Amino acid sequence: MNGRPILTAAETRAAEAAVFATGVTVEQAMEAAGGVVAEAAWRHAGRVPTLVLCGPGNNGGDGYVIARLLKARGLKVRVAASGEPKTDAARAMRARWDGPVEPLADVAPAPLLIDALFGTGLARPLDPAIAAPLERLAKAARLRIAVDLPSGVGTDDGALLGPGIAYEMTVALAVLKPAHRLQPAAALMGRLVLGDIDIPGASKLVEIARPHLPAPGPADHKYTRGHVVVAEGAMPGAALLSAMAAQRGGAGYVTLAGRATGQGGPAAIVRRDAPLGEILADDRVGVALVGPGLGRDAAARALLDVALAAGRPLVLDADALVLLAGSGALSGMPILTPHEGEFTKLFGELPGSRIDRARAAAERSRAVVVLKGPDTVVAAPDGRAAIAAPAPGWLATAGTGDVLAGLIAANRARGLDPFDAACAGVWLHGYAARLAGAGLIADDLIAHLPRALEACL
Ligand SMILES: NC(=O)C1=CN([C@@H]2O[C@H](COP(=O)(O)OP(=O)(O)OC[C@H]3O[C@@H](n4cnc5c(N)ncnc54)[C@H](O)[C@@H]3O)[C@@H](O)[C@H]2O)[C@@H](O)CC1
Ligand SMILES: [K+]
Repeated sequence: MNGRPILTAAETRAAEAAVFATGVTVEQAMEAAGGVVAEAAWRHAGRVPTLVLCGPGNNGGDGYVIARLLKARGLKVRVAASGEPKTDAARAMRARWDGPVEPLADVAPAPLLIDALFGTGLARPLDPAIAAPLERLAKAARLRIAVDLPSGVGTDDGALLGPGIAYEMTVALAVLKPAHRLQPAAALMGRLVLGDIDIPGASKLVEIARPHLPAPGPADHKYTRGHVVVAEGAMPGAALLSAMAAQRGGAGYVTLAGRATGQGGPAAIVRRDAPLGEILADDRVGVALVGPGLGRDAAARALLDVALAAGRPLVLDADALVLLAGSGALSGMPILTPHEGEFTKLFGELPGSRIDRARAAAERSRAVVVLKGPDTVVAAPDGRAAIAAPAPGWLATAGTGDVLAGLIAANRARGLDPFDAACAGVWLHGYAARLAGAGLIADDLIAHLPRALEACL
C-alpha cells in the first residue's frame, strides 16, 4: 500500500517487540527516541530555557534522555515529573539525568515546554493533578513540543483525554499513530515530525499519499482516459459541479444524463436526455456517479435503481446514500462517499473510532467507504484503510463534496481500483484546496485541479 504506515498502540508495541527480539534493547530504542526529539527541539527552538515534563512510563523515559541531551548542548534545562519512573528503561534514564527532578504540581514554567508525560500508553483520562499543571505550564510557555503524542489524547481514536493543549510541534516516534491524523487530536499536533528510530512498521492503515497519475500516452483516447456519466437530478448545479470536477480531474469524456433538468457549464460536457439505462448500457462507460443533487423522490429512486442494475462501476454520494439506507451488501464494490450525517443514516451508530466505523461499514456494504470530514477516512471491505492528511478548513463550504465525488469518479473511470481511486480523489481534493487558498468556493477547487494533477505526474 502507498503512504506512510499508521500503527495503533498495540501494533506499535508489537513492532517494537519484534525489534527487541533481534537483540536491540529498550534503552537503545529510548536513547534513539530521545535523540531525535532533542535534535528536532534544538532545530525548532534553538537555545531556549527548557522544562521537560516526565511521566511514569517510557514516554517519560524519553523525556529524561531529551533533558540530558539538550543540557549537553548548553541549554538551561529543568525536569519535572509526575512521579517515579515505573519501567526499567525509564528508571535507567532517570539515573543518567544528573540534575534535580522537581514535583510537577508546583514547578515554575519555562519558555520551551517539552511534554513527555504520556505517549501510546495512556489508558484513561488525565487526572486533574496532572492535567492542571500541564495546562498551566503550557499556557506560560512560548513553545510547546509533544514527545510522540500530546499527553491526553487517545492513541487509537484521537479522542481528547486531557486539556486539549495546542503544540507547535509533535515528534511522532518510529511511526504515525491514528491520533496524529484523527480529530480532535490531530488539530493539536502543530508541525508533525516523524522521528525515525529504526523500528519498521507495516500496516493495513496508511496516510493517504500523493498518487501517481501518469499523463495520457500516445495510445490513449477519450474512452481509455475514462467516460464518467453523472446522473442529473432535482438540483442540477450539484451534478454539474461533479461533472466539471471529473472533467478537470482527468476524465476523457463526461456525460450528464438523467432528468435533463440542467443547463450551462462547459460545452465539452455532453448532455443527453436518453434514458439513463440506455446510456449506461454502453460498455465504454467507465463509471456512473449518482447522488449529487439527485433528490429523494420517486424519480430519484428510479435513477438510482437503474444505476445499481447497470453493472457499471459506481460512485454513490449525497442523496443516493440516503436512499440506500437499510440496504445490505452491494454488488460490484461501489464507492460510497458519506459525511457523518449520511454515514449514520446509512449504517446507524457504529462503535469505535472513525477508522473502525469506516471499516465495519465497508465490510457490511462490500463497498469502499469514504467517510468524509476534517479527517477523511477511506476503507475497503478487505480491511485496507487510509486517513487523509489535514486539508484546509476552507473546504467546509457548499459543493466541495460534489467536487470530491466527481474527482473520485474520474479516477475510477481511468481504471484505478475503487480504494485507490477514492484515495487519489481525496488527495487531489485536499491539494487543490491548498492551492485555492483562503476563502475558496467549490468552483475554485475545480479551477485548481489541473495544477493538482500536474503534481501527480
Ligand atoms: N515506539 C517506539 O518504538 C518507542 C517508544 N518509546 C516511548 O514509549 C512510549 C510508550 O511507553 P509506555 O508504554 O510506557 O506508555 P506511556 O509512557 O505513554 O505511559 C504508560 C504509563 O502511564 C500510566 N498511565 C496510563 N494512563 C494514565 C493516566 N491517565 N494517568 C496516570 N497514569 C497513567 C501507565 O500505568 C504506565 O505506567 C511511546 O509513546 C514513546 O514515547 C521509546 O521510549 C522507545 C521506542
Ligand atoms: K507526550
